[in-house]
Amino acid sequence: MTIQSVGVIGAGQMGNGIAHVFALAGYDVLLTDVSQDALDKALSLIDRNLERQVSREKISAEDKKAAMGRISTTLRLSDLGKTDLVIEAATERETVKQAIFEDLQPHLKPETILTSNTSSISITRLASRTDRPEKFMGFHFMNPVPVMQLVELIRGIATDQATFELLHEVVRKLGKTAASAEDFPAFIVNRILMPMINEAVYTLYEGVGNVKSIDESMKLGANHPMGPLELADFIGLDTCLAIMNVLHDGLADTKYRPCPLLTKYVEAGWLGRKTGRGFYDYRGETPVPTR
Ligand SMILES: CC(=O)CC(=O)SCCNC(=O)CCNC(=O)[C@H](O)C(C)(C)COP(=O)(O)OP(=O)(O)OC[C@H]1O[C@@H](n2cnc3c(N)ncnc32)[C@H](O)[C@@H]1OP(=O)(O)O
Ligand SMILES: NC(=O)C1=CN([C@@H]2O[C@H](COP(=O)(O)OP(=O)(O)OC[C@H]3O[C@@H](n4cnc5c(N)ncnc54)[C@H](OP(=O)(O)O)[C@@H]3O)[C@@H](O)[C@H]2O)C=CC1
Repeated sequence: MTIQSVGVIGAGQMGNGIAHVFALAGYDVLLTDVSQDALDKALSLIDRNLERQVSREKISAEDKKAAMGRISTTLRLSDLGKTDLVIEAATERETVKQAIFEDLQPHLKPETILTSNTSSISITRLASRTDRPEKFMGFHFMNPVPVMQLVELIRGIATDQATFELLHEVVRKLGKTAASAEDFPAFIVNRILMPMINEAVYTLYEGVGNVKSIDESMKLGANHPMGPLELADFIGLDTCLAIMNVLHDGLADTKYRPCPLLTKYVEAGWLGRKTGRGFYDYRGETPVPTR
């Protein structure tokens, strides 16, 4: 089987990045979300990010035009049933993802491959609720998708070898590098990265440092491209908290206890860049620390 058409569910920061790289690599992309506003914003963001690549001479103006021409949007999830590969990139909540796969299932071609871009949730569990666990995989892109080289490939217990090899080939066609991870909570990248971010929030909570000193310490002292709190805002604090909860519940170890301060920011709706405020306030000219 060859993949030509790709359905992307969720037009947030990951969904738009995934649509961007697939369209640029020559795939036909159908993007869906629950709101037209999210779809419109995603298209204008993809346009802007492609334009940035044109201005840096990474791609030509023709490449950009062709990529934009390969992306269509729809509010009807059922329209994705005709695509060869579905990538679910909706909110990091298991009930949301399960409902999406349940609603999509009656409209799917028998050969369609199902994947989830989940950061942490069990692939085996998500797959077991579908009619094709052998054609279901974790397909974990990193943020920002057009820039980051890695894609984690996670097999559920039932995933077959043909599906694994097919997705490996897709990653290669995108010009990215695949890493295989076993299906345990948060896989590899977030098993290591998220406890570090959570520890940075504890460092803030306990007053060891403020937002600026914690981020500067890790940028200048450990050569991280972004400080951990800046990175948390970039990922989304709701997503960070959801991943910590999956680690805490799934591994039953108190070392993964989400910091109460992280919970408080999420409860306030201060989710980071996407809502204009998190550990930094992004509503002015330059980001201002909130602590
Ligand atoms: C939560 C999960 O489940 C998993 C995850 O994704 S964890 C998060 C993983 N991501 C990270 O850790 C990101 C860490 N941060 C970084 O690597 C860098 O800060 C960054 C790449 C995001 C920005 O780098 P920077 O040097 O500050 O910015 P800038 O010089 O403007 O951009 C660097 C390049 O990225 C491109 N870029 C930046 N943001 C982009 C975007 N959203 N879309 C497209 N291109 C983008 C720029 O065009 C530029 O490209 P060239 O080098 O080809 O010219
Ligand atoms: N942020 C990151 O750095 C990374 C995130 N991921 C994973 O990618 C997924 C998406 O994350 P991200 O893009 O950051 O999240 P965002 O919050 O930016 O986007 C999620 C989008 O999905 C939409 N959505 C919610 N429910 C549905 C539904 N039933 N059908 C269609 N769309 C829906 C949301 O709409 P609305 O806002 O209206 O609810 C929103 O537009 C998550 O699983 C996350 O863990 C993976 C790698 C990195």
